[in-house]
Amino acid sequence: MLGLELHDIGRSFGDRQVLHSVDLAVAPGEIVGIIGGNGAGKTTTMRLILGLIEASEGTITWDGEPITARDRRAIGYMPDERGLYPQMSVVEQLVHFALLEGETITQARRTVSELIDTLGLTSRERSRVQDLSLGDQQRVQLAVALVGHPSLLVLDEPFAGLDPLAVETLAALIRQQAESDVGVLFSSQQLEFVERLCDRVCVLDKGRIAASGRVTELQADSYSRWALSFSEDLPDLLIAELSIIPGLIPTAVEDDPKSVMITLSGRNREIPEEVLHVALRHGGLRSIRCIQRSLAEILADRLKTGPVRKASTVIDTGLKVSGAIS
Ligand SMILES: Nc1ncnc2c1ncn2[C@@H]1O[C@H](COP(=O)(O)OP(=O)(O)OP(=O)(O)O)[C@@H](O)[C@H]1O
Repeated sequence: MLGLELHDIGRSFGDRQVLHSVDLAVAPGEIVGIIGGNGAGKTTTMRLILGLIEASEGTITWDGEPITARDRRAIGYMPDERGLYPQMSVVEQLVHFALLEGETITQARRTVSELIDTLGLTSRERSRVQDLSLGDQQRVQLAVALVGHPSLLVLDEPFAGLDPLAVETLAALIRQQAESDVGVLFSSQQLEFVERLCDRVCVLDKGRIAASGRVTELQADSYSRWALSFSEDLPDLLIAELSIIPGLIPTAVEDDPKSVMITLSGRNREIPEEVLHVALRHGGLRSIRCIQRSLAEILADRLKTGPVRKASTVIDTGLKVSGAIS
């Protein structure tokens, strides 16, 4: 289960350090997302993995041994600047890349025909790439990354610019690859893709890992929140009455004077009976909802804490936090 591992990677351009102590791992069949804003270091990390540039510090290993050029041949790469030949047809393009991978023409044609089928490009196989929609171009780009039968896919912003339907198709293709034991590392500026698709996530902020961990761990909020809505604006007295119940914090809801938020420490906590008694005595209770926060909200909250620290520390749910995202 080792796959790819980056240990304590640093990279400088001139006297400017753009990556600091980056640790990252992608096991076979695992989907890992790198999330970060512009200039966070996502592409640089991928280019290091591909061996297009060298690390200034640290090591990259493949199944526990320093990565070699031969190992890197098992990596399929979708660069952010893409790099398809716009005038070539889909088939010609893919056959060309399969031949570059060392396949014979017969093998190349078979590989390409399978890929076209898997990626749903059959109706466009004779079209020139420049005539395809962005979503179909992205599929061709993924096909190029898959042509060498990789055991690891490295995809730089694969969802950028795609409409929701194309996003769904690409997400399904990525899942399909992971199910057949291909490791997938992809970058994104949008946490929602990462949250939906990944097993693990690595948040890069100005070249440092701000947070990393299993998505389920990161999502495991350490609080439970309930919103109680009433038919009338709530008097301060009700919040005062709720606040004397031990183990919870009631707060007014901004822009909604008819609701109160109850925060309980500990996840998956049931709303205490005393709260229901107070609410029913008050009268006019319309609804009780458990509020699930998005990963973006949870991360933003947890990472607000303090200055960037060099070494990672582990806090309650196993989430590794080493700094703040801006
Ligand atoms: N060849 C280079 N020479 C000098 N600086 C570079 C080089 N490549 C990247 N950088 C710098 O390294 C930093 C990280 O860049 P990188 O492209 O890895 O970020 P990114 O997270 O992929 O951002 P984006 O989402 O904008 O592509 C940036 O400040 C960038 O200007």
